[in-house]
Amino acid sequence: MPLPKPQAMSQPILCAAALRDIEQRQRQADPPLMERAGQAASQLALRLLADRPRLLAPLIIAGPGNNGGDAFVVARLLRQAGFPPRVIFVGHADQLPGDARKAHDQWIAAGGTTLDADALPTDEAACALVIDGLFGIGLTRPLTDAHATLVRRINAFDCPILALDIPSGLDAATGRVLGVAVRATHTLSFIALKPGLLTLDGPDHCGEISVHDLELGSEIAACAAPGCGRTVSRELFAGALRPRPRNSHKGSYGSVGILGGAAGMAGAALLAGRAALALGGGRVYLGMLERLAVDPQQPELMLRAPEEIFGLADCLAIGPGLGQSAEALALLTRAVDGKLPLLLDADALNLCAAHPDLLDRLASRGHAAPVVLTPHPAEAARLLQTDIASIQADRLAAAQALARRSNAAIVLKGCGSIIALPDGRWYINTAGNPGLASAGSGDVLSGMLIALIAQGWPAAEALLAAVHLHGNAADACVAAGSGPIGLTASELIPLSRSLLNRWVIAAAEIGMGTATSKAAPRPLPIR
Ligand SMILES: NC(=O)C1=CN([C@@H]2O[C@H](COP(=O)(O)OP(=O)(O)OC[C@H]3O[C@@H](n4cnc5c(N)ncnc54)[C@H](O)[C@@H]3O)[C@@H](O)[C@H]2O)[C@H](O)CC1
Ligand SMILES: [K+]
Repeated sequence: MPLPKPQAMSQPILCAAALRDIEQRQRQADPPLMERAGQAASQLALRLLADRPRLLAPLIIAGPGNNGGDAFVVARLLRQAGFPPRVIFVGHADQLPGDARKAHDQWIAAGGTTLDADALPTDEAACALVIDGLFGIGLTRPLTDAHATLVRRINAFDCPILALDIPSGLDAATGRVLGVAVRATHTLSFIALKPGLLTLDGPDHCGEISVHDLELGSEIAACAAPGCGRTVSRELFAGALRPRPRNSHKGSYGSVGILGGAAGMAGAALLAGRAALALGGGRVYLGMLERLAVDPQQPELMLRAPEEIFGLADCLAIGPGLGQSAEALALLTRAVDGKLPLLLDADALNLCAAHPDLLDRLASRGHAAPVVLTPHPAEAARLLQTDIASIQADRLAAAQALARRSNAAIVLKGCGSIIALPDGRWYINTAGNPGLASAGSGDVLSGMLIALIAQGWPAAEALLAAVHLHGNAADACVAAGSGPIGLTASELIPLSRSLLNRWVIAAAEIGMGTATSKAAPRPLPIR
């Protein structure tokens, strides 16, 4: 299973409207954007061809729009470089948009020819590289049968596949597969990343993603939310990655309260508690609905009756194994109506969905204290009174809608977890793998997240860091050959702790987190 390349720096993600806006403003660019895109793609294609048998020719698929135009530019440049490709053109020259028609004509003028889809090689090992220029961000509906058949045959080829801008068949906005999509080994995204490359089915179809900004860095930087998001990486929370002052005590790092652990679900609360300890919570109290004296494997956890937690903790995570009993609802109501920083997960979210007035009261809390929700798609569907299919049909829109509805910081978990904030900012986490789809993984994330909040991290930074740590810990397991199959939630805890410590040390070494930065963990009131 190829791991996503760790994001060294956070990268912009643009929605189609922002991309179209930039393209419109750049109509007169010289050289034109399409030529730049073709140049970048042909450079990458030549690098891929260098490892392939010289006698095999590259195969280019050119579609009916500007993605096809990119493909014609690549064809011309590969021919110039001594790698003349075969071009399958699935369109009509006289219906090509302006730039694409020009690229097509330049290809023909250079001595190029085009074949139709029937001429696709039958021998699936017959080409050095497939370059997919069938559809880009203009795909608006499921592929027609003819196009779908072409894509399925391309997917059967035994060679690398380079997707231009986005694998054809993938919805650039959502990551949905519209019928069938190219399973690329490499994707070169032009101008910026698109949400659909990074969430839902995008990661399973893109292979290794690279981006070429077509020399438009300032245009991209000028894009504002909600049309522009970012991938999650450490510099987004660098200000909080600070070494601990020597003169400190456990009260300096907060008192976490976790409410949950109903009968048969004690493990969820224990996992959250252990994760909260591992990620630095000064004291961790578990308010267990199922009375338990001690966690023998983690005696540092202080187990209490749930109602005691409100007088002991200065931040609350409610949900891990909570259940939906009357007692659970009473605890949730008290937490929502209180003033403490709050994390809602699992059944706390389901109870809010069943009692919309609670969600209203949560939303009216304002931002004096951090509030974070950590739904998976089913919980998000209940909260938004819709179904899972609608959530997954546009995960970004769903996460943004929930951030507005709850007035809280949201992570919509899943492949390409999406973080959405009430002020419109949004992020997609590219770390993580199917190993996270295991029981207790969400409880561990909740414990990690509330631990950072307990240490004074603002909600957004805490959420970005916890999700990124969680994903990177799972990726570390895969890199070590102990995942994704059989990865257990418990294994994430020590790995997340060591990653956080490494990140803090690295930040200190390069001076990223200085004592004066805004998110300095202020000493919390000593209980
Ligand atoms: N415009 C620019 O300056 C640049 C564009 N780049 C590339 O252009 C594509 C986007 O091109 P666009 O023409 O908008 O659409 P596509 O080529 O993605 O799609 C072609 C065309 O197909 C029609 N269509 C949509 N869905 C279907 C379907 N299911 N079946 C058949 N036909 C369909 C629709 O009319 C589309 O217009 C972008 O991705 C880049 O690759 C350059 O890279 C940068 C400059
Ligand atoms: K494409």
